[in-house]
Amino acid sequence: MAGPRPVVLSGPSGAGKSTLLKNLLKEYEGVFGFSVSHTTRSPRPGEENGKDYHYVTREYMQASIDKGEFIESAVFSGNMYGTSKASVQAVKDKNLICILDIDMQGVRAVKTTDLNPIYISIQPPSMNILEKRLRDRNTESEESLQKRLDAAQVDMEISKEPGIFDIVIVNDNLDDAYGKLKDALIEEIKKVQKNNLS
Ligand SMILES: Nc1ncnc2c1ncn2[C@@H]1O[C@H](COP(=O)(O)OP(=O)(O)OP(=O)(O)O)[C@@H](O)[C@H]1O
Ligand SMILES: Nc1nc2c(ncn2[C@@H]2O[C@H](COP(=O)(O)O)[C@@H](O)[C@H]2O)c(=O)[nH]1
Repeated sequence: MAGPRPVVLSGPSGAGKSTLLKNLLKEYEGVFGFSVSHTTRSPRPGEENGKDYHYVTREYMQASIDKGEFIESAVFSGNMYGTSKASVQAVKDKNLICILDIDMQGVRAVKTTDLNPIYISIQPPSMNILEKRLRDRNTESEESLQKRLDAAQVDMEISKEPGIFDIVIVNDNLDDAYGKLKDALIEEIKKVQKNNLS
């Protein structure tokens, strides 16, 4: 069988992408695999190297990009992030649906490749709610928080442009948003489940 289509989850920092994708990975074990990005930011409490991100230095990351090892990379809130070819290939090799959690720069870059993912934007109900969620998460310095909110404003505008995303999900009530995400992916999920049984 041709491998399942990957899924790009994008949207403002704090919109709930990681929360939703963790739910998917838990409910559909053996169906989805996470493309572990590289980043130069420091790990947050509870994050694991190799699971949440590959935490690397700027020098290492730049050298890897220069060697052509990345599908896309971006600078977000002062740190480098990128999707390596190896991270996506590792998920594809297992015939799982590969999920990429990437920012808008990454979305634009992936659109120039032959990855052909389903593009999903996760949006917050409002800027005020987004700011509250980010503050309550307690992971950002004031400077980082402001950079993320500035980027969010741009992201929320771009997500309204037709043709960029296949579906835009507003993450107000978490269960409702998760239901919509599953609905959007059900065809691909069924294909992988069928393949797992055969
Ligand atoms: N529907 C929701 N209602 C209330 N809180 C939520 C909801 N969805 C997510 N959250 C909370 O909002 C915070 C931000 O969510 P999350 O970390 O999943 O965002 P994110 O989009 O992955 O952010 P980043 O891009 O910075 O990684 C978390 O503390 C999470 O528990
Ligand atoms: N272009 C890319 N963006 C990425 C990648 N991995 C994560 N991200 C995005 O960065 C921000 C911030 O993430 P955080 O974990 O520091 O809160 C968020 O919007 C992610 O979607 C990547 O490989 N490429």
